[in-house]
Amino acid sequence: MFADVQLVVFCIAGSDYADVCETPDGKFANKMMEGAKLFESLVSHPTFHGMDFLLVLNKFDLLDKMVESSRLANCEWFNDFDPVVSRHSWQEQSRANNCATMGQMAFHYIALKFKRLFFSLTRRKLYVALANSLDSDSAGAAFRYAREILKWKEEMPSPDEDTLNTTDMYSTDLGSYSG
Ligand SMILES: Nc1nc2c(ncn2[C@@H]2O[C@H](COP(=O)(O)OP(=O)(O)OP(=O)(O)O)[C@@H](O)[C@H]2O)c(=O)[nH]1
Repeated sequence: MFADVQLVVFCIAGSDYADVCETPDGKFANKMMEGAKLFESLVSHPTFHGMDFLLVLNKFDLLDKMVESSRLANCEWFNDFDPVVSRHSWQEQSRANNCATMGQMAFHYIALKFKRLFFSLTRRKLYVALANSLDSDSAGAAFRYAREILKWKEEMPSPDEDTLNTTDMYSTDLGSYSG
């Protein structure tokens, strides 16, 4: 049924780090952690063995706003997120100086967490894009990135494409594929 699948797109909301959901056994748990568990079970499932994955971190607009008031480190999985920030308004200052905003740093950090998890399970590279689905340009950019991945795979089947180097680990550059 999934034999012809070339790329699995897994979508998770960046804002989930500060949200809870009900688990099947009626308890409440952090939504990002539950999402990560689901991701892990899909990636580890024999059906998806050897397949490429693209993680789309959606609701980036919410993440970007929320990390100012609700610490990313409040989510257990992200408890070592500790960027050095100025006491002055970080977002305004960053945007004015063309630096990464707290939300962008949070995105890179979350992307790296998922990349490490994926690599530990598969020894392969995870592709990551961010999206704000309410903005069609941003959502379109994530899907253009998916098409690019498929094209690269067709054009450049490399014998060592399954290996992960440092550049791959950090290949979440916002400018290259997200709107
Ligand atoms: N701000 C913002 N809202 C979004 C985004 N994507 C979806 N939404 C809104 O989120 C709400 C829930 O939509 P979905 O994410 O499709 O639904 P869901 O996954 O069942 O619900 P959640 O668990 O709340 O995410 C809707 O009101 C959407 O319009 C986004 O990127 N940014």
